[in-house]
Amino acid sequence: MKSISEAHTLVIKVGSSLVTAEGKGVDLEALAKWAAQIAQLKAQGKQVVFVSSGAIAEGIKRLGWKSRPKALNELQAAAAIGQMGLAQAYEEVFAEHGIQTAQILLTHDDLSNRTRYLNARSTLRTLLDWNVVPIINENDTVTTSEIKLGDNDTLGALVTNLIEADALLILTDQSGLYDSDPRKNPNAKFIHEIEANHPDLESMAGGAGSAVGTGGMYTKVIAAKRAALSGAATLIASGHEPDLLLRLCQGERIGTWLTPNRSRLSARQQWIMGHLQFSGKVTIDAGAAIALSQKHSSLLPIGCIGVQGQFLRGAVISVVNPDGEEVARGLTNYSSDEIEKILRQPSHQIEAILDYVAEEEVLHRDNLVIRSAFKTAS
Ligand SMILES: Nc1ncnc2c1ncn2[C@@H]1O[C@H](COP(=O)(O)OP(=O)(O)O)[C@@H](O)[C@H]1O
Ligand SMILES: N[C@@H](CCC(=O)OP(=O)(O)O)C(=O)O
Repeated sequence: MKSISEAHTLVIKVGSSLVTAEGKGVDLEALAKWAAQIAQLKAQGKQVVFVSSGAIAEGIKRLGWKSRPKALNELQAAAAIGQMGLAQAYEEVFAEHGIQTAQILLTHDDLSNRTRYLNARSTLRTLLDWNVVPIINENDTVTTSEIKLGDNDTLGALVTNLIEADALLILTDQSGLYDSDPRKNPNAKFIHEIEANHPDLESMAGGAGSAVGTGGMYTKVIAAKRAALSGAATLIASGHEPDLLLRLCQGERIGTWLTPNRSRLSARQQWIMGHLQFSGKVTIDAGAAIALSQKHSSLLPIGCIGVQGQFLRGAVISVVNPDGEEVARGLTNYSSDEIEKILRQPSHQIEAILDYVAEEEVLHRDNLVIRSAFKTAS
Protein backbone atom coordinates (compact mmCIF):
# COMPACT_ATOMS: atom_id res chain seq x y z
CA MET A 1 0.00 0.00 0.00
CA LYS A 2 1.53 3.30 -1.10
CA SER A 3 -1.00 5.69 0.40
CA ILE A 4 -4.01 5.91 2.69
CA SER A 5 -6.16 6.36 -0.42
CA GLU A 6 -5.68 2.63 -1.08
CA ALA A 7 -6.77 1.57 2.43
CA HIS A 8 -10.23 0.14 2.88
CA THR A 9 -10.22 -0.28 6.66
CA LEU A 10 -8.53 2.33 8.83
CA VAL A 11 -7.88 2.48 12.56
CA ILE A 12 -7.42 6.08 13.66
CA LYS A 13 -5.88 6.72 17.08
CA VAL A 14 -6.13 10.21 18.53
CA GLY A 15 -4.17 11.15 21.64
CA SER A 16 -5.33 13.06 24.72
CA SER A 17 -3.55 16.23 23.60
CA LEU A 18 -5.74 16.39 20.47
CA VAL A 19 -9.05 15.28 21.91
CA THR A 20 -8.88 17.51 24.94
CA ALA A 21 -7.13 20.65 23.73
CA GLU A 22 -4.08 20.35 25.98
CA GLY A 23 -6.00 19.48 29.13
CA LYS A 24 -8.97 21.81 28.77
CA GLY A 25 -11.58 19.08 28.45
CA VAL A 26 -13.10 17.56 25.31
CA ASP A 27 -12.48 19.77 22.29
CA LEU A 28 -15.85 19.50 20.50
CA GLU A 29 -14.67 21.64 17.62
CA ALA A 30 -11.76 19.31 16.90
CA LEU A 31 -13.99 16.24 17.17
CA ALA A 32 -16.51 17.82 14.79
CA LYS A 33 -13.75 18.24 12.21
CA TRP A 34 -12.81 14.55 12.51
CA ALA A 35 -16.43 13.51 12.17
CA ALA A 36 -16.94 15.65 9.05
CA GLN A 37 -13.87 14.13 7.39
CA ILE A 38 -14.77 10.60 8.40
CA ALA A 39 -18.25 11.08 6.96
CA GLN A 40 -16.56 11.79 3.62
CA LEU A 41 -14.26 8.79 3.97
CA LYS A 42 -17.26 6.59 4.64
CA ALA A 43 -19.00 8.01 1.58
CA GLN A 44 -15.95 6.75 -0.37
CA GLY A 45 -16.61 3.26 1.04
CA LYS A 46 -13.93 3.22 3.75
CA GLN A 47 -14.46 1.59 7.14
CA VAL A 48 -13.16 3.54 10.13
CA VAL A 49 -12.50 2.58 13.74
CA PHE A 50 -11.58 5.32 16.19
CA VAL A 51 -9.30 4.68 19.16
CA SER A 52 -9.66 7.72 21.36
CA SER A 53 -7.79 8.72 24.49
CA GLY A 54 -8.91 11.64 26.62
CA ALA A 55 -11.06 10.09 29.36
CA ILE A 56 -8.62 10.90 32.16
CA ALA A 57 -7.93 14.42 30.88
CA GLU A 58 -11.68 15.13 30.52
CA GLY A 59 -12.35 13.63 33.98
CA ILE A 60 -9.70 15.86 35.54
CA LYS A 61 -11.31 18.88 33.93
CA ARG A 62 -14.79 17.85 35.15
CA LEU A 63 -13.42 17.42 38.67
CA GLY A 64 -11.88 20.87 38.48
CA TRP A 65 -8.41 19.53 39.28
CA LYS A 66 -5.29 21.40 38.20
CA SER A 67 -3.02 18.41 37.68
CA ARG A 68 -3.12 14.71 36.86
CA PRO A 69 -3.41 12.53 40.00
CA LYS A 70 -0.78 9.83 40.59
CA ALA A 71 -2.80 7.22 42.47
CA LEU A 72 -4.23 4.49 40.22
CA ASN A 73 -7.68 4.55 41.87
CA GLU A 74 -7.95 8.30 41.30
CA LEU A 75 -6.89 7.96 37.65
CA GLN A 76 -9.47 5.20 37.20
CA ALA A 77 -12.21 7.26 38.82
CA ALA A 78 -11.28 10.30 36.71
CA ALA A 79 -11.39 8.13 33.55
CA ALA A 80 -14.85 6.83 34.49
CA ILE A 81 -16.11 10.41 34.80
CA GLY A 82 -14.37 11.61 31.65
CA GLN A 83 -15.44 8.67 29.48
CA MET A 84 -19.05 9.91 29.79
CA GLY A 85 -18.01 13.19 28.21
CA LEU A 86 -16.00 11.49 25.46
CA ALA A 87 -18.81 9.14 24.45
CA GLN A 88 -21.34 11.97 24.51
CA ALA A 89 -19.12 14.23 22.39
CA TYR A 90 -18.45 11.57 19.75
CA GLU A 91 -22.13 10.66 19.56
CA GLU A 92 -23.03 14.31 19.06
CA VAL A 93 -20.49 15.13 16.34
CA PHE A 94 -21.13 11.98 14.30
CA ALA A 95 -24.91 12.34 14.60
CA GLU A 96 -24.56 15.61 12.67
CA HIS A 97 -23.67 13.40 9.69
CA GLY A 98 -26.26 10.72 10.38
CA ILE A 99 -23.55 8.31 11.56
CA GLN A 100 -24.04 6.07 14.57
CA THR A 101 -21.23 5.45 17.03
CA ALA A 102 -20.59 2.58 19.46
CA GLN A 103 -18.50 2.61 22.61
CA ILE A 104 -16.05 -0.25 23.14
CA LEU A 105 -13.87 -0.40 26.25
CA LEU A 106 -11.19 -3.08 26.21
CA THR A 107 -8.44 -4.37 28.48
CA HIS A 108 -5.43 -6.48 27.73
CA ASP A 109 -7.23 -9.44 29.29
CA ASP A 110 -10.05 -9.13 26.76
CA LEU A 111 -7.62 -9.49 23.90
CA SER A 112 -5.47 -12.24 25.40
CA ASN A 113 -8.38 -14.53 26.27
CA ARG A 114 -9.13 -16.41 23.04
CA THR A 115 -12.93 -16.45 23.48
CA ARG A 116 -13.17 -12.78 24.44
CA TYR A 117 -10.79 -11.87 21.60
CA LEU A 118 -13.01 -13.67 19.09
CA ASN A 119 -16.09 -11.98 20.56
CA ALA A 120 -14.48 -8.54 20.33
CA ARG A 121 -13.52 -9.26 16.71
CA SER A 122 -16.98 -10.34 15.72
CA THR A 123 -18.65 -7.37 17.48
CA LEU A 124 -16.32 -4.95 15.70
CA ARG A 125 -16.89 -6.60 12.33
CA THR A 126 -20.66 -6.48 12.87
CA LEU A 127 -20.52 -2.77 13.75
CA LEU A 128 -18.45 -2.05 10.65
CA ASP A 129 -20.88 -4.03 8.49
CA TRP A 130 -23.66 -1.88 9.95
CA ASN A 131 -21.75 1.27 9.01
CA VAL A 132 -21.27 2.31 12.63
CA VAL A 133 -18.06 4.04 13.81
CA PRO A 134 -16.72 2.18 16.87
CA ILE A 135 -15.05 4.48 19.42
CA ILE A 136 -12.56 2.44 21.44
CA ASN A 137 -10.69 3.22 24.65
CA GLU A 138 -8.96 1.17 27.30
CA ASN A 139 -11.34 0.12 30.08
CA ASP A 140 -9.44 2.14 32.67
CA THR A 141 -11.89 1.28 35.48
CA VAL A 142 -10.73 -2.31 35.78
CA THR A 143 -7.11 -2.04 34.71
CA THR A 144 -4.34 -2.83 37.13
CA SER A 145 -0.69 -2.95 36.15
CA GLU A 146 -1.01 -6.66 35.29
CA ILE A 147 -3.86 -6.34 32.83
CA LYS A 148 -3.12 -2.87 31.57
CA LEU A 149 -2.42 -2.15 27.93
CA GLY A 150 -0.93 1.02 29.32
CA ASP A 151 -1.38 3.32 26.39
CA ASN A 152 -3.72 3.73 23.49
CA ASP A 153 -0.98 3.47 20.87
CA THR A 154 -0.66 -0.22 21.80
CA LEU A 155 -4.45 -0.55 21.87
CA GLY A 156 -4.63 0.98 18.38
CA ALA A 157 -2.14 -1.58 17.06
CA LEU A 158 -3.91 -4.51 18.69
CA VAL A 159 -7.22 -3.36 17.22
CA THR A 160 -5.48 -3.06 13.83
CA ASN A 161 -4.37 -6.69 14.16
CA LEU A 162 -7.77 -7.75 15.47
CA ILE A 163 -9.75 -6.51 12.48
CA GLU A 164 -6.84 -6.84 10.03
CA ALA A 165 -7.10 -3.17 9.08
CA ASP A 166 -5.02 -1.91 6.17
CA ALA A 167 -3.57 1.05 8.03
CA LEU A 168 -3.16 2.53 11.48
CA LEU A 169 -3.15 6.32 11.70
CA ILE A 170 -1.66 7.68 14.91
CA LEU A 171 -2.55 11.33 15.23
CA THR A 172 -0.65 13.40 17.73
CA ASP A 173 0.66 16.89 18.45
CA GLN A 174 3.85 16.55 16.32
CA SER A 175 4.09 16.42 12.52
CA GLY A 176 5.46 12.90 12.75
CA LEU A 177 8.61 11.14 13.81
CA TYR A 178 11.93 12.99 14.03
CA ASP A 179 15.32 11.38 14.57
CA SER A 180 15.14 12.76 18.13
CA ASP A 181 12.52 14.57 20.25
CA PRO A 182 11.97 17.95 18.52
CA ARG A 183 10.89 19.49 21.84
CA LYS A 184 14.37 18.83 23.16
CA ASN A 185 16.46 19.06 20.00
CA PRO A 186 15.67 21.96 17.64
CA ASN A 187 17.89 20.36 14.97
CA ALA A 188 15.97 17.08 14.95
CA LYS A 189 15.46 15.80 11.40
CA PHE A 190 12.02 14.78 10.13
CA ILE A 191 11.60 11.22 8.88
CA HIS A 192 9.20 10.82 5.96
CA GLU A 193 9.32 7.06 5.60
CA ILE A 194 11.01 4.21 7.41
CA GLU A 195 10.50 0.47 7.77
CA ALA A 196 8.46 -0.38 10.84
CA ASN A 197 11.17 -2.84 11.86
CA HIS A 198 14.11 -0.52 11.40
CA PRO A 199 16.56 -1.25 14.24
CA ASP A 200 17.17 2.47 15.01
CA LEU A 201 13.53 3.33 15.60
CA GLU A 202 13.41 2.84 19.36
CA SER A 203 16.50 4.91 19.99
CA MET A 204 15.04 7.85 18.00
CA ALA A 205 11.75 7.89 19.87
CA GLY A 206 11.47 9.56 23.24
CA GLY A 207 8.80 9.84 25.92
CA ALA A 208 5.66 11.97 26.13
CA GLY A 209 6.03 15.67 25.44
CA SER A 210 2.80 17.01 26.95
CA ALA A 211 1.25 16.94 30.41
CA VAL A 212 -1.69 14.83 29.20
CA GLY A 213 -0.01 12.37 26.78
CA THR A 214 1.41 9.14 28.15
CA GLY A 215 3.59 7.11 25.81
CA GLY A 216 5.41 9.64 23.64
CA MET A 217 6.90 8.47 20.32
CA TYR A 218 8.30 5.29 21.82
CA THR A 219 4.89 3.63 22.19
CA LYS A 220 3.98 4.85 18.70
CA VAL A 221 6.92 3.16 16.98
CA ILE A 222 6.32 -0.04 18.94
CA ALA A 223 2.67 0.17 17.86
CA ALA A 224 3.84 0.47 14.23
CA LYS A 225 5.91 -2.70 14.57
CA ARG A 226 2.95 -4.48 16.03
CA ALA A 227 0.60 -3.24 13.28
CA ALA A 228 3.11 -4.48 10.70
CA LEU A 229 2.56 -8.04 11.99
CA SER A 230 -0.81 -8.05 10.26
CA GLY A 231 0.61 -6.29 7.21
CA ALA A 232 -0.70 -2.82 8.13
CA ALA A 233 1.20 0.40 7.44
CA THR A 234 1.27 3.05 10.17
CA LEU A 235 1.19 6.77 9.67
CA ILE A 236 2.18 9.13 12.48
CA ALA A 237 0.94 12.63 11.72
CA SER A 238 -0.20 15.84 13.31
CA GLY A 239 -3.88 15.96 14.14
CA HIS A 240 -3.65 19.75 13.81
CA GLU A 241 -3.11 19.54 10.01
CA PRO A 242 -6.24 20.97 8.37
CA ASP A 243 -8.32 18.37 6.49
CA LEU A 244 -5.67 15.78 7.22
CA LEU A 245 -7.76 12.70 6.49
CA LEU A 246 -9.16 14.06 3.25
CA ARG A 247 -5.77 15.16 1.99
CA LEU A 248 -4.26 11.79 2.86
CA CYS A 249 -7.03 10.08 0.95
CA GLN A 250 -6.23 12.24 -2.06
CA GLY A 251 -2.75 10.77 -1.94
CA GLU A 252 -0.92 13.69 -0.28
CA ARG A 253 2.18 12.63 1.66
CA ILE A 254 1.91 14.01 5.18
CA GLY A 255 3.55 12.72 8.36
CA THR A 256 5.82 9.70 8.82
CA TRP A 257 5.07 6.40 7.12
CA LEU A 258 6.16 3.25 8.90
CA THR A 259 5.93 0.52 6.33
CA PRO A 260 5.46 -3.20 6.97
CA ASN A 261 8.40 -5.10 5.53
CA ARG A 262 7.46 -8.67 6.26
CA SER A 263 4.81 -11.12 5.24
CA ARG A 264 1.82 -10.98 7.54
CA LEU A 265 1.36 -13.54 10.28
CA SER A 266 -1.76 -15.69 10.42
CA ALA A 267 -4.61 -14.37 12.58
CA ARG A 268 -3.80 -16.95 15.27
CA GLN A 269 -0.10 -16.03 15.26
CA GLN A 270 -1.04 -12.35 15.58
CA TRP A 271 -3.21 -13.20 18.55
CA ILE A 272 -0.27 -15.02 20.16
CA MET A 273 1.92 -11.99 19.47
CA GLY A 274 -0.71 -9.67 20.90
CA HIS A 275 0.04 -11.00 24.38
CA LEU A 276 1.90 -8.49 26.46
CA GLN A 277 2.28 -10.74 29.47
CA PHE A 278 2.92 -14.47 29.81
CA SER A 279 1.84 -16.94 32.45
CA GLY A 280 5.12 -18.81 32.27
CA LYS A 281 8.05 -20.01 30.23
CA VAL A 282 9.69 -23.21 29.18
CA THR A 283 13.45 -23.55 28.71
CA ILE A 284 14.60 -25.69 25.80
CA ASP A 285 17.98 -27.16 24.87
CA ALA A 286 20.19 -25.80 22.09
CA GLY A 287 19.10 -28.48 19.58
CA ALA A 288 15.43 -27.72 20.09
CA ALA A 289 16.14 -23.98 19.77
CA ILE A 290 17.72 -24.61 16.34
CA ALA A 291 14.84 -26.90 15.27
CA LEU A 292 12.29 -24.22 16.18
CA SER A 293 14.08 -21.25 14.66
CA GLN A 294 15.51 -22.80 11.54
CA LYS A 295 13.20 -25.68 10.66
CA HIS A 296 9.98 -24.25 12.09
CA SER A 297 9.50 -27.53 13.96
CA SER A 298 7.01 -28.15 16.76
CA LEU A 299 8.42 -28.25 20.30
CA LEU A 300 8.58 -31.82 21.65
CA PRO A 301 8.99 -32.65 25.36
CA ILE A 302 12.40 -34.19 24.69
CA GLY A 303 13.82 -30.72 23.98
CA CYS A 304 12.33 -29.14 27.12
CA ILE A 305 14.73 -28.81 30.06
CA GLY A 306 12.88 -26.53 32.49
CA VAL A 307 9.60 -24.83 33.21
CA GLN A 308 8.80 -21.67 35.16
CA GLY A 309 5.51 -20.19 36.33
CA GLN A 310 2.10 -21.78 36.78
CA PHE A 311 -0.09 -22.17 33.72
CA LEU A 312 -2.77 -24.38 32.25
CA ARG A 313 -3.19 -26.02 28.83
CA GLY A 314 -4.15 -23.27 26.36
CA ALA A 315 -2.00 -20.54 27.94
CA VAL A 316 0.39 -18.49 25.81
CA ILE A 317 3.92 -19.08 27.08
CA SER A 318 7.38 -17.91 26.22
CA VAL A 319 10.10 -20.32 25.05
CA VAL A 320 13.69 -19.53 26.02
CA ASN A 321 17.06 -21.10 25.13
CA PRO A 322 19.58 -22.26 27.79
CA ASP A 323 20.96 -18.66 27.95
CA GLY A 324 17.50 -17.37 28.83
CA GLU A 325 17.00 -15.66 25.46
CA GLU A 326 13.50 -15.84 24.02
CA VAL A 327 13.23 -18.12 20.99
CA ALA A 328 9.48 -18.28 20.45
CA ARG A 329 6.03 -17.81 21.94
CA GLY A 330 3.17 -20.20 21.64
CA LEU A 331 0.00 -21.80 22.86
CA THR A 332 0.79 -24.75 25.13
CA ASN A 333 -0.82 -28.20 24.90
CA TYR A 334 0.21 -29.03 28.48
CA SER A 335 0.05 -27.30 31.86
CA SER A 336 3.22 -26.30 33.73
CA ASP A 337 2.76 -29.25 36.15
CA GLU A 338 2.49 -31.69 33.24
CA ILE A 339 5.49 -30.23 31.41
CA GLU A 340 7.53 -30.57 34.62
CA LYS A 341 6.84 -34.32 34.53
CA ILE A 342 7.63 -34.87 30.84
CA LEU A 343 10.82 -32.76 30.59
CA ARG A 344 13.49 -34.48 28.41
CA GLN A 345 11.13 -37.39 27.66
CA PRO A 346 10.41 -38.83 24.22
CA SER A 347 6.79 -38.23 23.16
CA HIS A 348 5.91 -41.95 23.27
CA GLN A 349 6.52 -41.83 27.04
CA ILE A 350 3.89 -39.13 27.67
CA GLU A 351 1.04 -41.62 28.16
CA ALA A 352 3.00 -43.76 30.63
CA ILE A 353 3.93 -40.68 32.69
CA LEU A 354 0.68 -38.66 32.60
CA ASP A 355 -1.81 -41.50 32.04
CA TYR A 356 -3.05 -39.78 28.91
CA VAL A 357 -1.74 -38.05 25.79
CA ALA A 358 -3.10 -34.64 24.81
CA GLU A 359 -0.74 -34.15 21.87
CA GLU A 360 2.73 -35.46 21.10
CA GLU A 361 4.19 -31.95 21.09
CA VAL A 362 4.24 -29.37 23.88
CA LEU A 363 3.76 -26.55 21.37
CA HIS A 364 2.52 -27.28 17.87
CA ARG A 365 4.26 -25.38 15.05
CA ASP A 366 0.90 -23.84 13.97
CA ASN A 367 0.55 -22.34 17.44
CA LEU A 368 4.11 -20.98 17.59
CA VAL A 369 5.60 -17.67 16.57
CA ILE A 370 9.35 -17.79 16.33
CA ARG A 371 11.62 -14.97 17.42
CA SER A 372 12.57 -13.76 13.95
CA ALA A 373 8.91 -12.89 13.35
CA PHE A 374 8.65 -10.61 16.34
CA LYS A 375 12.21 -9.63 17.18
CA THR A 376 11.41 -5.94 17.36
CA ALA A 377 7.68 -6.05 17.84
CA SER A 378 7.43 -6.33 21.59
N1 LIG B 1 11.65 11.34 17.90
C1 LIG B 1 10.52 12.03 18.20
N2 LIG B 1 9.82 12.63 17.21
C2 LIG B 1 8.69 13.33 17.49
N3 LIG B 1 8.19 13.48 18.74
C3 LIG B 1 8.84 12.91 19.78
C4 LIG B 1 10.03 12.15 19.55
N4 LIG B 1 10.44 11.66 20.74
C5 LIG B 1 9.57 12.09 21.67
N5 LIG B 1 8.58 12.84 21.13
C6 LIG B 1 7.49 13.46 21.89
O1 LIG B 1 6.30 12.65 21.78
C7 LIG B 1 5.18 13.51 21.97
C8 LIG B 1 3.89 12.83 21.48
O2 LIG B 1 3.51 11.79 22.36
P1 LIG B 1 2.36 11.95 23.48
O3 LIG B 1 2.65 13.21 24.28
O4 LIG B 1 2.24 10.66 24.21
O5 LIG B 1 1.11 12.26 22.57
P2 LIG B 1 -0.33 11.58 22.41
O6 LIG B 1 -1.16 12.12 23.53
O7 LIG B 1 -0.75 12.10 21.06
O8 LIG B 1 -0.18 10.08 22.43
C9 LIG B 1 5.59 14.76 21.21
O9 LIG B 1 4.94 15.90 21.68
C10 LIG B 1 7.12 14.83 21.39
O10 LIG B 1 7.56 15.77 22.33
N1 LIG C 1 -7.25 5.52 28.45
C1 LIG C 1 -6.59 6.79 28.68
C2 LIG C 1 -5.58 7.04 27.56
C3 LIG C 1 -4.16 6.81 27.90
C4 LIG C 1 -3.26 7.17 26.69
O1 LIG C 1 -2.67 6.34 26.02
O2 LIG C 1 -3.22 8.51 26.36
P1 LIG C 1 -2.42 9.12 25.08
O3 LIG C 1 -0.94 8.96 25.28
O4 LIG C 1 -2.84 10.53 25.06
O5 LIG C 1 -2.90 8.42 23.85
C5 LIG C 1 -7.59 7.95 28.62
O6 LIG C 1 -8.60 7.86 27.91
O7 LIG C 1 -7.35 8.96 29.28
